[in-house]
Amino acid sequence: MTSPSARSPTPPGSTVSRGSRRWRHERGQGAGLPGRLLVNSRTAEQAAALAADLDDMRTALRLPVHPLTCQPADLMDCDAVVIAVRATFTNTRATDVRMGGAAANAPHIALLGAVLRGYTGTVLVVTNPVDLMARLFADSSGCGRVYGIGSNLDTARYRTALAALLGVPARAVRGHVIGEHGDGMVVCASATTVNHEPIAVPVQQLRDELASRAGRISAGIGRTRSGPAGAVVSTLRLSLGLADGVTELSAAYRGGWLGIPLRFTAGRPLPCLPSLDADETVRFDAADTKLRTAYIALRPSPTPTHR
Ligand SMILES: NC(=O)c1ccc[n+]([C@@H]2O[C@H](COP(=O)([O-])OP(=O)(O)OC[C@H]3O[C@@H](n4cnc5c(N)ncnc54)[C@H](O)[C@@H]3O)[C@@H](O)[C@H]2O)c1
Repeated sequence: MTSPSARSPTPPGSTVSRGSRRWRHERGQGAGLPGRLLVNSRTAEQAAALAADLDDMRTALRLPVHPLTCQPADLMDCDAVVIAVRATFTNTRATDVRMGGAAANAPHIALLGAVLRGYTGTVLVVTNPVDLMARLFADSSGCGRVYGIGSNLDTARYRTALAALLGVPARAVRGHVIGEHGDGMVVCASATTVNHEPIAVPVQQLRDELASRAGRISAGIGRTRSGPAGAVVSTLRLSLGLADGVTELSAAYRGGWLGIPLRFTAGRPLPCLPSLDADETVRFDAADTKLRTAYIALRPSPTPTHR
């Protein structure tokens, strides 16, 4: 796992990240970057390799961030921890693909939660199925500021795809994708606007694009990397109070846990769901029920040992 404190892309294959509490707020190349980026992975060799690769980027870009390897317990005094572990398993699913990692990843997430029990900073969970893993980490750690990355990436892809269909810049599109980061995603088409005007969204076409995009990227380059890294960095900015704004994250909501828009003001989040039409409401409730049921069924096997 790895731990950058914020504003630095999560390296592929890293687990947790956090950094020092000294942040650069001035303008320029180092603005908003932490002084340290702690990296942990399954093995010391992997962590060292990730840190060395990041160190090369630091030198090339003349950045102030010092990547260092660490043990999971060293993350306790970081501002933010990013968890992107992936257990070794073969995913044979053709549908509900992200759910395929639940049983394999859960023990690792639960162990990290136990190690980081009492941690008071921000935790971003990337590991899939992210809605379940974020909730599991929150429950096993007791941490109060745990967010799952995924619906904001879905939303970015939605805006990109709709903008391309309409021939407008992505910044003209406002809308959300919420619910599950997976097959139970909810495209909030009825509240979507383009240049501040409501629009008739070809919903099924957009759903198909969102459902297939990650698979196409993975088929081409093995992993999705830059999109998730961007979603992590933008969330760190908001959750650490370095910027205010709205993003879609997996979070506790009405006794469940799923993707919702959160408005961050000085690092404090408030849910801000858009109005949903009847079909969207049915889909949102179905995603909520699905995730609650799956979470109850999740029985982490005995925890593995970190090396
Ligand atoms: N939420 C999202 O939007 C999103 C996007 C992309 C990937 N993901 C998920 O993120 C996870 C990681 O994806 P990836 O492509 O980086 O996988 P990867 O296999 O490239 O990297 C996973 C890393 O985790 C490490 N690891 C495994 N167990 C560990 C442990 N107990 N402690 C520390 N490190 C450990 C591995 O050594 C490996 O380096 C997967 O579950 C993937 O599905 C989520």
